[in-house]
Amino acid sequence: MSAPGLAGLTPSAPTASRLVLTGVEQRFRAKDGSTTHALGPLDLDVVDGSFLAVVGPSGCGKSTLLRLVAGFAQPTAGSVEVGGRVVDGPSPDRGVVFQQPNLYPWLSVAENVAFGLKMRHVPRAERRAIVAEHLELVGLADVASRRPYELSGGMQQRVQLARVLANRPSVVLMDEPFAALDAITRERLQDELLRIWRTHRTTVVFITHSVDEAVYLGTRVLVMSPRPGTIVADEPVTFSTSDQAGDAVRDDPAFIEQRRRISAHLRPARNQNPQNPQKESA
Ligand SMILES: Nc1ncnc2c1ncn2[C@@H]1O[C@H](COP(=O)(O)OP(=O)(O)OP(=O)(O)O)[C@@H](O)[C@H]1O
Repeated sequence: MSAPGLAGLTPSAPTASRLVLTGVEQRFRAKDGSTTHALGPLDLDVVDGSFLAVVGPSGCGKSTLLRLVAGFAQPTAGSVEVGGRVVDGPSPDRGVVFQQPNLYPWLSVAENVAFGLKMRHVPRAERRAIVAEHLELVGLADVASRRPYELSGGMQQRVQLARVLANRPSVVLMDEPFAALDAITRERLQDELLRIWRTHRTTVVFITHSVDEAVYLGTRVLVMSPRPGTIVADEPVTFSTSDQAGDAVRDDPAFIEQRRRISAHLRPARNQNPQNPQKESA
């Protein structure tokens, strides 16, 4: 079931963005003393340059997993390492793209993209060059001086992506980034992300509810079980590393078959009786 992230690449030594989770578990304790076992135990090894797409039923711990890699929280058990270092807090080296763009409304598009660079005291001239490069990258050079509220949802999401990429992170963590967008905008942004990833090959961890999106974008798809989330399937995917995109991929019988197979792993969860949810551990 387990497979390397990219065909033929078996991780061995820590590299800049190799992501290693060992025995990771997350439990949340409520005020009344009850505990929610949200995640794990989970082991994962992701090689540099992977596009790891994670799917799973609602509440299975996908965002929890992402938050642990981001360093927003510490696991109850186990360890999370990026580039051979234990994650013990957030870092611009692990950029997070959320479902909602959370841009600063009082800043222009360019100032939003420059924000992290300014915080890190990147000199003004360098900052300007990096911002221009990244606005160009996401196709927003012509709206640099606008405010976020003047942009569409898809454009705002591109600004968020540019802001994260401008920090040149070794890992980009994306939590259902396109879920709030209409179908056409979503497909357009998938293709833009694919184009950027194909050029830069930054390691991406991408949470989604869409199997189609996971198979379209990923070099590896993880399927998680219902809570506590563990890995029930782990498949390499090759469509995003081909030079094809759009309908040429989605109409490919191999794509349709892989999408079907991965969806089948989710089916027992889909068929679960909602009147009988998993019991909380005491
Ligand atoms: N801070 C917290 N305190 C208590 N419980 C939490 C906390 N964060 C998450 N949980 C619980 O942990 C479980 C996993 O949540 P998580 O948000 O990671 O799931 P998910 O797979 O991302 O869900 P969805 O697909 O619906 O966004 C859920 O039962 C959730 O209620």
